[in-house]
Amino acid sequence: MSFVKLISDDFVKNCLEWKTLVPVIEKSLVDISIKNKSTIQPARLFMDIPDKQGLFLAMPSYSENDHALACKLVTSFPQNKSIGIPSVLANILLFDPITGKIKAIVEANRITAWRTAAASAVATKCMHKGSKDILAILGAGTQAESHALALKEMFDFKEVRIWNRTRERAKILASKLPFECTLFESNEECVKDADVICTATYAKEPILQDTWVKEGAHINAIGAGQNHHSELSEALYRKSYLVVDHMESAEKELAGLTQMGIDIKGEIGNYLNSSKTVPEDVTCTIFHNLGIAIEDLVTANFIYNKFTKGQK
Ligand SMILES: NC(=O)C1=CN([C@@H]2O[C@H](COP(=O)(O)OP(=O)(O)OC[C@H]3O[C@@H](n4cnc5c(N)ncnc54)[C@H](O)[C@@H]3O)[C@@H](O)[C@H]2O)C=CC1
Ligand SMILES: O=C([O-])C1=[NH+]CCC1
Repeated sequence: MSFVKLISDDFVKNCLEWKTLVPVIEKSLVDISIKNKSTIQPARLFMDIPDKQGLFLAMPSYSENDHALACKLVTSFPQNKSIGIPSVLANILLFDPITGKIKAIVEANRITAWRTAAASAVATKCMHKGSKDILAILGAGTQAESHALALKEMFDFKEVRIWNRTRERAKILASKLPFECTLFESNEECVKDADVICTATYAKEPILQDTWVKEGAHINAIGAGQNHHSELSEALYRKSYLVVDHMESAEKELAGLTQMGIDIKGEIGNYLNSSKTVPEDVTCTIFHNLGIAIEDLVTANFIYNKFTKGQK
C-alpha cells in the first residue's frame, strides 16, 4: 500500500537557500516563455469569498522537462494576521506525471514567500542595470520579509528601507531581519532615491506615485490580490517599461491596465533568454510579479526530491 507523502513547512525551511532556488526559478521563467507544450500552465482560477474578503486560488501546471505535475491550492485572507495566522496559506499537490496519481502534499507557505522573492530577484538582475545601493520595501508582511532577504542576499544593497501602514509591524519585521534596516513614516520618503522598490501590500489604492520614483529605478510589484495593479499609480505605469511573469495570466489579472491602454512589453523569460531586451532609454522598469504555478511546481519538486532521497 502506498501513502501520500506529507512534507511540512519545517522540512521546506531546511531545504531552501537563495543561491540554489534563484537559478531554479530563473529556469522555470524561461521554460514558461517557450510556448511548445512541454511546460503547461493555464491562467489560475480565482474564487472570491466576499464576506471574508478572502480569495481561493487553484494553480495547476505541468513540466515535461522536470517530469512533474502539480497544483497549488492557496488562500488569501488578509484578516488572518489579526488572529496570528499568515494571510496567505498554501499547499502544493504533486502528482505522478505518468499516471496522475497523487504522491505528495507539500506545505507551501514558505515556498510561496520564497519563490515569489526569487522571481523578483531574477527580474531585478535582468531588467535593472543601474546601481543597487538603496532598496525600498513597501509593506512589512511575509512577502516584504522574503523580498528583503532575497534582494539583500543577491545584490548586497547598502541600505534597506521599510515603510508600512502601521509602524509597529515594520519594527517587528526589522527586528527579524539579519541586517540593519531604516524605517520610514512616509512611503514617499522611503522610496526617494531608491534604486529598487518592492510593493508587497494589500493596498487597494496606489501607495507608489510616479513623481516619487527616481529615473532609472526598478519596481517589483507583488501585492494586492486579484486586482493586481492597485499598488502603483496609473501615471507610474504610463512612464515605465512593464514586463510580467506570464502573459496569459496578465491578460486576465492585469486586464484593468491593458484596458487603460497600458502596454505589457513581454514576459520576463523572453528577456532572460535574450529574445527581447529592455531598451536603455526607459524611464523606469516594472516587473509585475503575479506569481505563477510553474514556480511552485519546480520548487515543490526540488523539495520532494530532497525528501525522498532522505528516505532511501
Ligand atoms: N505575486 C505573488 O506571487 C504573491 C503575491 N502575494 C500578495 O502580496 C501581498 C502581501 O502578501 P503577504 O506578505 O503574504 O501578506 P501579509 O498579511 O503578511 O502582509 C500584508 C502587508 O500589507 C499591508 N497592508 C494591508 N492593507 C494595506 C493597505 N490598504 N495599504 C497599505 N498597506 C496595507 C500590511 O500592513 C502588511 O504589511 C498580498 O497582496 C498578496 O496577495 C502573496 C503571495 C504571492
Ligand atoms: O501566487 C500566489 O501564490 C498568490 N498570489 C496572490 C496570493 C497567492
